[in-house]
Amino acid sequence: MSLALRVYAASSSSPFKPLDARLVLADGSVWKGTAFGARGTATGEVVFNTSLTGYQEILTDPSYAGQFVSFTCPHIGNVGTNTDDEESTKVHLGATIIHELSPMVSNHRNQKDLDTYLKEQNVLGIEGVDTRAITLRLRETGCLNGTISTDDSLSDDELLEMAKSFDIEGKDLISTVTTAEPYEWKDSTDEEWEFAGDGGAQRVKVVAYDFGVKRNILRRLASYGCDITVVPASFPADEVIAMNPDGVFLSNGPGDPSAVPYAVENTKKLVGKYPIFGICMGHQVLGQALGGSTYKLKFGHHGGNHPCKNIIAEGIQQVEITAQNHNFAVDVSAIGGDVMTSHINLNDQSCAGIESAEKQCFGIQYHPEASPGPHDADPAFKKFVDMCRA
Ligand SMILES: NC(=O)CC[C@H](N)C(=O)O
Repeated sequence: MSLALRVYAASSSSPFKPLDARLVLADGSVWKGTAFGARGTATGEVVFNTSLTGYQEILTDPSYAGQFVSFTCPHIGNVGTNTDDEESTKVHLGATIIHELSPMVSNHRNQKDLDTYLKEQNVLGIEGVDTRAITLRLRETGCLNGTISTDDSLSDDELLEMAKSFDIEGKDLISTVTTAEPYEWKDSTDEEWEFAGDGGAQRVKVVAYDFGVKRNILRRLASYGCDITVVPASFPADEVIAMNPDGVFLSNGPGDPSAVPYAVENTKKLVGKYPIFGICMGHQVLGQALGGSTYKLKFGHHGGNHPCKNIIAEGIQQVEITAQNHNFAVDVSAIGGDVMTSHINLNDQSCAGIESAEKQCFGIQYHPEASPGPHDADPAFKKFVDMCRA
């Protein structure tokens, strides 16, 4: 048996990729790698995501605006990209950090390789860096800001200064990603998603606040029977009331939930009047509207395997394996009345869900729409639609 030799094309001078990009973290560490996607310089908050699938859904999730995602999955780009897997109109994260960009794309759904896709979206990528070491560092230090650059004229110190002067806290980022005008949403998920057996024959009218909404959330709501009007993040509550909906949905979204008081004020006016369901940023806005506050976690939760336990379900102690993407959490200590913590994240015991039976509202810190991730939490959509029907 002969050993297959790896032969490099005679004309391409070297099999080794140039170290033409740098990531400088705010702790002063410098990570050299190879550029892909766009060229230039960008600064953001670096988070690690442990999902093994779904990089394109992650890239296009508006909740990542202002952040760089470092993928712990060591091999990214193997299935290319396609328009069906976009969770919004564009790539929202600031830059992509990976260990290895797949040298080939092999998937029947591929339309464009990741390198070309990110170039067209003007988003930087760096590959060839030790993403395991970055993850271990972030777990030690907590989230760090970073600057990625392909510009040789900028020194490491200059890039470090840029990283240090960046701050995601206290900034309203939902206003940068929300829709400019209200619109109707009709699309449902494909047949393979209809495992829940509720085709949504009895329709309900839902107003969905767009804080940076992912498409699969709207699709799942539509599949369960919602006729949805998506409205901008600052849409006045009085106008929602004038629309006379059966329920109000509060979406996911980027940045600091304590920096969007207008969303909290609008939600306060709607709580108790309509069933309300919040996901991630929507859960954090609802938590504040009910009297709670939010705080920043050390390095957040970003991945597809976070166990959350339902602590109020009767009988069995139900655990859902969930998709997550958040850096902030709700502090429930100041919330009164009948509002209960419904779920906790079993990795760190943080609040993963709240619920008020009296006010007919609930919020979850994780993503029942998956995209990417497991479907365990999908019944949350049905729970909301049942509340709207009642
Ligand atoms: N996915 C989300 O909605 C994220 C919420 C918020 N931006 C956070 O980081 O906690």
